[in-house]
Amino acid sequence: MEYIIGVDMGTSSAKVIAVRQDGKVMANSQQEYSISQPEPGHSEQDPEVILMAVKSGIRSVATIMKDPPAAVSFSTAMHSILAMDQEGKALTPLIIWADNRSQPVVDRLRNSPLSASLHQQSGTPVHAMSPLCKIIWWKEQSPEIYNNTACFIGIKEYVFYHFFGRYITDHSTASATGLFNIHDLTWNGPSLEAAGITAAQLPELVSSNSIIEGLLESVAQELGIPATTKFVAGASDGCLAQLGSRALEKGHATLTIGTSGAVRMTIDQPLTDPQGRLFTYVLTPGYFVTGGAINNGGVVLQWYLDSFLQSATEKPLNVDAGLQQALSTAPGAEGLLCLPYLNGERAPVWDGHAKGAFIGVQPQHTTWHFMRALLEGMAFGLFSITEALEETAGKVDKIFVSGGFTNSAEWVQLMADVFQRPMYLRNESDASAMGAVLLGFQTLQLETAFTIGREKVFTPQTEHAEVYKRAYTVHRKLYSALKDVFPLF
Ligand SMILES: O=C(O)[C@H](O)[C@@H](O)[C@H](O)[C@H](O)CO
Repeated sequence: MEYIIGVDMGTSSAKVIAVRQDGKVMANSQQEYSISQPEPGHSEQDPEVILMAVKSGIRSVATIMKDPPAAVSFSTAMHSILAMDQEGKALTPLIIWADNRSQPVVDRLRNSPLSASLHQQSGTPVHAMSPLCKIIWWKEQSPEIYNNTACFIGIKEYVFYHFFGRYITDHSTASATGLFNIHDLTWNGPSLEAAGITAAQLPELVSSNSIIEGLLESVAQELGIPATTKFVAGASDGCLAQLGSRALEKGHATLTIGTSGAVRMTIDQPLTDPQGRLFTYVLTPGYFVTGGAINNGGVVLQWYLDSFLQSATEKPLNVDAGLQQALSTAPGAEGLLCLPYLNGERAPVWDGHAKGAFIGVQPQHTTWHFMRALLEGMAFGLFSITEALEETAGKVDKIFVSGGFTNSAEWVQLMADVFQRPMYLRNESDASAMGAVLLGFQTLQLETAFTIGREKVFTPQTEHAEVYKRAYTVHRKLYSALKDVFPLF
């Protein structure tokens, strides 16, 4: 029986799985890496560290499997960018989606009529996450980098460059750069013009289901697989979570919380939100994914645990224990509300100036109420994205949850209660890596007999509906009330 290696280069770790045609996960590996924030608003990673993590993940999985894989297929975090010089050397660190340095560019673009047309053409909202805005920022702030760049690439293209000696990207990853036209599947003229670059400074485009061959012999040895191994170009993590959760049907949405978070739905046309609240990315030929992502997912929970709870308990706090304790406080956190916008926010507000805020603090509130308010604030953001999604792309019938937050049943239950809708959890280790594997099998036209494992349903507790409805209404008003204040900080 054949198997495929799925690689998911996430923001916090590289997850690698080996999955057989019968759907059985035979081996897996997870290698973590860090994000550095050398200055407020900057979020960077070392591409070399990620490359090493990917290589060692593939190697450890291939070693367990012994026989060579039918293919290796890739998922990647979106919107990362780095500048490469003529010699193929990186001129910059990897600037990731969470980086807000290009906010001045965004402020200017969003006030111009170009913003709406760029969003409509590229599917990517004009926001600091977008590589388009980051390139314009380099052009204005770091001409020595901008003028010496032979090619602008993201992390997946960096890894492929080291594997194949070529700059290649897939339509899905390209569609999250703000530089790609999701209607005619080419680099987008008006975006290139805005960035002052040509298509020759961007990677070669291939569809997500293309096979890439020509693995360099030296890399093949490092990975412990034959140089003749086929590679499937793959897609971005958000889009592949859709495939990995088997949520391709109309009305089936996915809700993920990992480092960031998102709600998305698959559509069969490149439909964009006229109000600019949602993204539209390419998945595979004929499939698009629309939705909205939050910056402040697991990363803010981690911040809270590290900053307030570890020192309080003087020993590393077990996340599950913390979650249980926080979620044993009353729904609505006894009137405490939180805008968890520590890292600026993407959907639904698309505001790089946004900051975190706790409002309604009263003497009865403990650290656990603050933690609960933070989790509820995150859920309200995702709920509001779902409302926008229903207005733009049609009714959401079923929501499948994925990502690290599904390790906590209490957290998923909170989501069901805030949404007052059932949440469906399919027994999947990593939806994006699994999506890469499924795409791999489809591309090689190898038959699969994947059964959808046990599906767990989290049913909303209707007795909490009223308190969340009231808190959500206030939450919406809070952002409107504070948005003019945030840029003053
Ligand atoms: O759909 C999604 O998940 C988002 O749109 C992405 O922007 C992710 O946040 C990013 O790829 C990091 O994983």
